Amino acid sequence: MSAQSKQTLGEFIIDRQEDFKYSSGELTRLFNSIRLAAKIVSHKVNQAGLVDIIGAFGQENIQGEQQQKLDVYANEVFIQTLINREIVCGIGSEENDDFISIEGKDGNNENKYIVLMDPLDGSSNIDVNVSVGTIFSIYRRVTPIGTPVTKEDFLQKGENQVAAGYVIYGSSTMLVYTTGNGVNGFTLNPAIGTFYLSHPEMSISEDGGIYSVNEGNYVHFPQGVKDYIKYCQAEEGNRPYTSRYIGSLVSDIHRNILKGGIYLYPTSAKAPNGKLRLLYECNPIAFIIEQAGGKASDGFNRIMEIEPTELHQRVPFFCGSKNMVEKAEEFMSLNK
Ligand SMILES: O=P(O)(O)OC[C@H]1O[C@](O)(COP(=O)(O)O)[C@@H](O)[C@@H]1O
Ligand SMILES: [Mg+2]
Ligand SMILES: [Mg+2]
Repeated sequence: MSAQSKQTLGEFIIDRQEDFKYSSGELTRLFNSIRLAAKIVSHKVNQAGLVDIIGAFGQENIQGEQQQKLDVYANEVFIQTLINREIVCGIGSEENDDFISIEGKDGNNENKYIVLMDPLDGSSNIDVNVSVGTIFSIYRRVTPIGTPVTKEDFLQKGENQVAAGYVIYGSSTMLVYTTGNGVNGFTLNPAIGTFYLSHPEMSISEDGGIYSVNEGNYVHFPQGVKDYIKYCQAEEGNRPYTSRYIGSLVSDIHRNILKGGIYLYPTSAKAPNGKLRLLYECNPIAFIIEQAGGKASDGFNRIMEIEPTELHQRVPFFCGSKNMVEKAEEFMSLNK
């Protein structure tokens, strides 16, 4: 099927206006802004090595991580694209210490959506030409429209998300999102700057053959995780599973959706709450995984029911094929 005959993202959004029925065009315009920012970042990523975008930026973010130049660049592109289009009333980003409240030109902001984002996911892979991504999560504000946003608007449970998605900058650039009516994936044709519907109605199999975890941390893992990894490696039934770990959350999740598998980032002695951030990594990915028919938890509780307390809080993350996550949870509860 030639690209021309595939539906473009713009056409798909228009056709699926029922997905945006409460938004009077705001959500459509918000998606158009995210689409634009993704194309700009994709263009820069593809030039990594040719332009000055490789390496550390020389400053740490609030999480004590060395910011990469591409982290800062992607953060700027997404924030400026959203602010310039006056399309949101607040932004929360991995690269900003605190949430950003956006005042409209007259001091008021009549917009009702806030965006939480991980502008560049998989930062450790930027310099080695391995696929990286962007993750976003959209909520309707809970405080009155027209007033400055407060942290209440950001600290909402994942199940309140209006939409969520990721962009993967890999062999091709894709945008995958959900608004609660299934998951669809679009591939960018960089020659004409258009996203085409390449992966309609994405779903993850209930059982898979891939497990994704940084086994370098094995000795620090809780007993339940150690036992589950041993289970994955046992010669029994359709096991041992294959071990695949890219070290970019978006890329590991995308592969596991397409092939079936489980991704784990548990607690460890080094990371007592895990590494991944609830608001702009785990919640949006959990929304997509659940909409694709999979499961996402912290080993015990559904990720999207966790009540957030901080913008950059971390949680353990178990997500992927439903039966595989349930098996891992079984081992966790045996070693509670
Ligand atoms: O190197 P580790 O400890 O396995 O961590 C890898 C994980 O950390 C991350 O890079 C964290 O995300 P950021 O790059 O956005 O900080 C995930 O993409 C990835 O899954
Ligand atoms: Mg990340
Ligand atoms: Mg990041």
